[in-house]
This record gives sequence, structure tokens and C-alpha cells, in this order.
Amino acid sequence: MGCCDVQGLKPLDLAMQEMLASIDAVTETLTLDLADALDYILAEDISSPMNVPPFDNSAMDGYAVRISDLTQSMTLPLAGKAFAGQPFNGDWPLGTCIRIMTGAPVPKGCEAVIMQERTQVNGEQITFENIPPMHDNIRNAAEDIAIGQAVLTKGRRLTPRDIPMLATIGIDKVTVYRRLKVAIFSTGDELKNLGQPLADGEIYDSNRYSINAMLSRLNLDIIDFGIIPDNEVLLRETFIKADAVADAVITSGGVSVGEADYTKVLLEELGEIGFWKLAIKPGKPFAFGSLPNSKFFGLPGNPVSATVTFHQLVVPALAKMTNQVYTPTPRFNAIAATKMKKTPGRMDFQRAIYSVNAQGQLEVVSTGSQGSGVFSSLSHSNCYAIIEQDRGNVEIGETVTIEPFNEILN
Ligand SMILES: Nc1nc2c(c(=O)[nH]1)N[C@H]1C(S)=C(S)[C@@H](COP(=O)(O)OP(=O)(O)OC[C@H]3O[C@@H](n4cnc5c(N)ncnc54)[C@H](O)[C@@H]3O)O[C@H]1N2
Ligand code: MOO
Repeated sequence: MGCCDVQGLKPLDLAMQEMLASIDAVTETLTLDLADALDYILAEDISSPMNVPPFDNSAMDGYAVRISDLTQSMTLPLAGKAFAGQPFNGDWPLGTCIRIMTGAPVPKGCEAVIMQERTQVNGEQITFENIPPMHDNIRNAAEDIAIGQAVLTKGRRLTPRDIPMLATIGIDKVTVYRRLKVAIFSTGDELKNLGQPLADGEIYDSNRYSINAMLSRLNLDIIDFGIIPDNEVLLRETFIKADAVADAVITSGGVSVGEADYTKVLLEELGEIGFWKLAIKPGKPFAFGSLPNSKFFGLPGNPVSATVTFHQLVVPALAKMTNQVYTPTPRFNAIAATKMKKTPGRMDFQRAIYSVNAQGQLEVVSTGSQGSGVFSSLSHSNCYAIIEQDRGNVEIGETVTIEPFNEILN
């Protein structure tokens, strides 16, 4: 078949390629006031309708001068004032200077602005310490952005840096893609909601908290169906309801091979399996597929596996669904300062802590137990140590790839 390794596990890069290729992005757009557009995905290219700054203006509070006047005399009488928003529009006689404030348009003929700290003021007579270079302290029209220049492109997620950029060029409405609707539920008879006492064999549902928290970092609508017990009829009903209202359905649990693991069976019955079983650790039984109206992401029940697979696979998939031009999180080489146990066969996303050592090098230590149920290992970490599929144990001093956590986990 050529798609999988000997254990029938699909390598992560192949799974990512297949998953992203099968995802269609939403096409519906809406027009929003700029102030409401944070975190939406831009559905248009934006070029500037104006120059920024729109006019030559002063970078300092001081005095507008002509250089030729200063070569005659270092003391010039004052001939007027220019404020930001109140330009000097009068006649500017030769041999005089104009008082000017930061941001005020420079008067016609001005060759430099001298900051007031470099002057002595004696009534209306201003004495300058030295002759400045041409154009000193003048901010040129269009030096930031020229009219017609490309500013932001389609597919950009609007950040707190982009909103003021668009305000600067006078854009008050933007066309963006609509928010995704994402349905989530946890499966498992053993799961209880917070606030309820635990009977023997029961645990709290923490996966919906991690999925909800990570989804909250993205700009989308969450429809939470709660905990669904391991009951095929109830699960089928919930799959159908979730698919009817959402663009993406995300579940946790029930994807393994146990007797109560119905997720894969229902996905096969109601839709189509894209893949199931990846060569990654944690997260081997991650399932991806299509339902009639939505894409389906089945996260493994183990809490670390659910978080890691959501972070590594579902976040890029949701980005594609919203038309976002997605930039992968940067990875770096670091020196292992502890041993890391690893069996060849799957790509490990071990939980680790990176820091800069006394020699200025990146170094990484393991957070200890790497069990998929040991959530404290993730809670204490600040990065993944990503150990290649075919590699074995990592010894102290070896180089290992790290991925510091991005804004989804921080
Ligand atoms: N015979 C095999 N058994 C298992 C395999 C396997 O290949 N063969 N894979 C293991 C791996 S790897 C994982 S990961 C898990 C995945 O199992 P499921 O997705 O079916 O999840 P569950 O069995 O429902 O639960 C696993 C574990 O996680 C706890 N859990 C489930 N949901 C939640 C939740 N919402 N919040 C907190 N904890 C949760 C659950 O109680 C179990 O302890 O399968 C292995 N087994
Ligand atoms: O691969 Mo499972 O996700 O280790 O726990």
C-alpha cells in the first residue's frame, strides 16, 4: 500500500497532507466595522487609499528653519506657529523661523526642524546651537505607506497590530470570512461533570475543558453537547445533531479498540473515515473523517493525547477551514540536558521544558513521566521535544527538536 509503516500507522506528515487536501474552506463572508474585526480572517486584499503620513510633518517640538538662513545668522526671529492639526499657512519671511510641534505639517520651504533642547529662547529671538543636516527631523509624506501600496492580504487573521494599521489608512469596514461553528462532546460512562461527586471508577471530564480553552483562543462559535455515555443510540443521535449544526465536530474518547469504543463505527456508518491511527505518540488512535455536513475529528480519550492531537492536527485543519494563511509554529534545535526514553516507530511529542543555558544555548529537559494520562507533565512543560519516528532513546548532549508552545497553549 505504501501509505503506512509496518504497524499500519500513518506518518504524521502524510496524514496532515491528506487531511488538509480534503478540507474545503468556508466561502461565506460578512462586512464588519473595523472595531469588531479582531481575529477574523480577511476575505479581501487591502491596499492603502492614502499616503501615510499624508503630509511632511515635524518629528520634534522645536523650530522649522531654512538651512540658508542659518548660514547667515544663528539667531532667527520667530514668524509664526504650527501645531498638529493647525498648520502655519501665513507668509514665511526669509531670515525667520517658525515654532513647530510634533506632528504639525512643516511650512512650505522648511528644510529642517531643530528640537527645542538645542536652542536658547530670548523672547521672540531664537538662537540655535548648530546647523542641522538637510531634512533633519522631518517625516516625509508616504514614508510609511504610499497610496496604492499593499497593506494586508486575504487569509490574514486580523491581529491587534493589524486593526490600528487599517485605522491609520482610514479603513472603517472590512470583509471577512464568517466564524466557524464547532461542536464538541466527550464520550465515556466514567465521565462526570465538575461539581458532581465521583462514584467508584468515575473521573472528571477534563478534555472538554482543554478543548474549550484551546478553541477559545480561536475566533469561532462553540456548541458544547456535554458528556455522552458509551451508548451507541445516544452517540448516533448526538453525531447527527452535531453534524447538522456545525462545520466541525470534535469528540474525545472512544476511538480505540475497546468494546465501548463506538466513535469509529459511527463515523463509518454516518460518514467516511479519512484516516485513523497515526504514527505519533501520544495520539495514535486520532480519527479524521467527513460527516454529511461537517468534518470530524476524533481525539483519543487520554487527556494528554487529546490536547496534543488537537494542537498539532485540529488547529491547522480549522485554520484551513477558515481560509487562514497558517504559519506553522517555529521549531528549534536544543541540547538534551536529560535523557529521553523513546521507542522507534512513532514520532513522539514529549513534554519538556526549554531554557537558555549559561553558554547561551537552548537546552531542554524532560518533565518526567510521559504517560498519556499524566496531565501534570503537560501542565509543567513549556514545549514539545519532538523526537523523530525512527529514532530511539535521546542521550544527554544529543540535539533534539523543540517546539515552544504557541498562543493556543499559553
Ligand atoms: N488494546 C489497545 N488498547 C488501547 C490502545 C490500543 O492501541 N490497543 N491505544 C491506547 C491509546 S494510545 C489511547 S490514546 C487510548 C485511546 O482510547 P479512547 O480514545 O478509546 O479513549 P477511552 O478509552 O474512552 O479513554 C482513554 C482514557 O482516557 C480517559 N478519558 C476519556 N475521556 C476523558 C475526558 N473527557 N476527560 C478525562 N479523561 C478522559 C479514560 O477514562 C481512559 O482512562 O486507548 C489506549 N488503549
Ligand atoms: O497514543 Mo495514546 O495517545 O499514547 O495515549
